[in-house]
Amino acid sequence: MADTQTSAQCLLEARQIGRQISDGHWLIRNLSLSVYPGDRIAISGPTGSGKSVFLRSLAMLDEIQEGSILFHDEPIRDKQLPEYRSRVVYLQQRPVLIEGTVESNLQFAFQFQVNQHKDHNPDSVRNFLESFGRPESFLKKKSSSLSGGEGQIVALLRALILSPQVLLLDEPTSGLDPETTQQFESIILQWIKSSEVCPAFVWITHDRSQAQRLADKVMIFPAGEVSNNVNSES
Ligand SMILES: Nc1ncnc2c1ncn2[C@@H]1O[C@H](COP(=O)(O)OP(=O)(O)OP(=O)(O)O)[C@@H](O)[C@H]1O
Repeated sequence: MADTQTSAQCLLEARQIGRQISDGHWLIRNLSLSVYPGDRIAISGPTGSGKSVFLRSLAMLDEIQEGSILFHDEPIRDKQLPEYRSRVVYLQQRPVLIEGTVESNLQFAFQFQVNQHKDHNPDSVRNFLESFGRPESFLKKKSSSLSGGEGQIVALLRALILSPQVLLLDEPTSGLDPETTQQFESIILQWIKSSEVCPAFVWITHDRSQAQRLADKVMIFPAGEVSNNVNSES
């Protein structure tokens, strides 16, 4: 870890976590990760080594049987889960969109009590759409008419307009063409640079060049060792 981070408060921490299934087999065990403001962390490793299980555990989507997950140094209680999930947002490989327009998808999360105090900022949506090379009329498109790549970008925008502190990304660009992948990456980097909350991401990728481009740290499975990305530009 960089020295500057010793004074910054850890946003999200997995401490020696383990997930066990009913036959007693451990899918992951003794894995730890500290996510600090501004961190860009890539997770890579062989197929079946537990990367998604780990990320889903961080998102509190799967129960863990050992260790703990801390947010701002505190364990997360059940009743805090909605708030946690609005601040630590998980994006899966295939987007899940509701019926209706792109705009209604973007506004969807604001109907939940936990997000009602957040501002739906049309300027930030316009800026993100610009990076994605789409006019404002794109907001009126039906979600059912979107391509897979467009759908994934809409899912990303829907996450970002909630101003999360941590984005958990499970191979989000694996089904996208190179151009859409590049747009997706630029939107995330723009968000990291411009967000007032100094956010961080944890991104599972099989693509080494993507990890080198985007991440300042890399966590390698199955052991879960974390090291600085020597190729990182910042
Ligand atoms: N709920 C579950 N019950 C039983 N086994 C599971 C469960 N979830 C995942 N597994 C198994 O745990 C192992 C790790 O799965 P996981 O999806 O985390 O791997 P991964 O490293 O993300 O792989 P890939 O790179 O192919 O996506 C796999 O063998 C998978 O079949």
